[in-house]
Amino acid sequence: MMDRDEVLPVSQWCLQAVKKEGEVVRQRLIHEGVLDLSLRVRAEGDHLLFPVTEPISGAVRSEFIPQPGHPILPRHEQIGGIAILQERDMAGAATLLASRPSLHTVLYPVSPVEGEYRTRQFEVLAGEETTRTVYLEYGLHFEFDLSTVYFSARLANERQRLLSLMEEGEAVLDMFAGAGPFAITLAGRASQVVACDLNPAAVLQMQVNARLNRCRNLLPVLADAGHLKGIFLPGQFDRVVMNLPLSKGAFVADAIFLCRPSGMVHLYMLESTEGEALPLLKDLPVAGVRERRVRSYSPGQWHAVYDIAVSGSIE
Ligand SMILES: C[S@@+](CC[C@H](N)C(=O)[O-])C[C@H]1O[C@@H](n2cnc3c(N)ncnc32)[C@H](O)[C@@H]1O
Repeated sequence: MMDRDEVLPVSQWCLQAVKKEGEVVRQRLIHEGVLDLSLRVRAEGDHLLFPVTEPISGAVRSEFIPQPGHPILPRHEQIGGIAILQERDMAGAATLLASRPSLHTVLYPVSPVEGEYRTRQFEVLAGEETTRTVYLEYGLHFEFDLSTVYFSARLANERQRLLSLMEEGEAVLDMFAGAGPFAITLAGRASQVVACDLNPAAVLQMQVNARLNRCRNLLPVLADAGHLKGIFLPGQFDRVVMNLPLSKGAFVADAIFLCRPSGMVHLYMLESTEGEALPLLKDLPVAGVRERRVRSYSPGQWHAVYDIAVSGSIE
């Protein structure tokens, strides 16, 4: 249980603004209902950092001190109207709910992320008895039932990074698409996105999310990614996204088979040593690999992404 007298910095999304535009930005964030009033705005050089409750356009993560006089809130991750606590803190959950008008529910995970579908089970600590919420990310709306599909808001910047690498009109394959956050983000610049998942609830939510965002170039596919080679043509895609970190790179040869020469595969891995994926690529047609850490996962373990430039085809 947290010591309530201890003032710890809190990790939160934030928007940077040059100081002379600070008041205009603050008013806009209040008007949009996303300014996190529980945390203190921070100055950094010529900029102000405004803590916000959702990864709105341009948001990055940073550390903030709670507002003096504001109740100290328990550590949590916010996804739309739901906060997920790291500890089973009933009093903290009630305080959090009372101090954040945008929240309707506070949850505590009673299982780890588990199983083929990578889902978690939750206990409702405060608020409405639901695990369903609508979440805003960089102007896109997503609906999730967090107990039936995987979702992590912490990959918001990663989705924007992939979008920034894309050329207009690419054909994209998301092999492990969940409820579609990567697929629908990348659809903004793609000609077509094929988005595969073997969890029927995820594919249904992906369809809802495609409609919510008027996304007409997304093809949801309920399938095991291992079958995609038999459905699509070799080299059919310009870019392939593989966000199933625990699979340890299984399916990477299939991804390269489906990606055109000089296309790009983005392989996400959970690892504890740099370069863990490199042996998998040894005999595959790869022109170059760039590895970067996306976020830490647990002490000594992190999520890494390998941007793999494909150099030829696999017969
Ligand atoms: C870590 S989640 C990522 C979901 C989504 N890309 C996101 O970022 O929110 C991995 C997803 O892969 C799906 N999955 C697991 N094994 C699969 C397989 N063999 N074929 C297709 N999908 C699979 C799970 O159901 C889950 O939705």
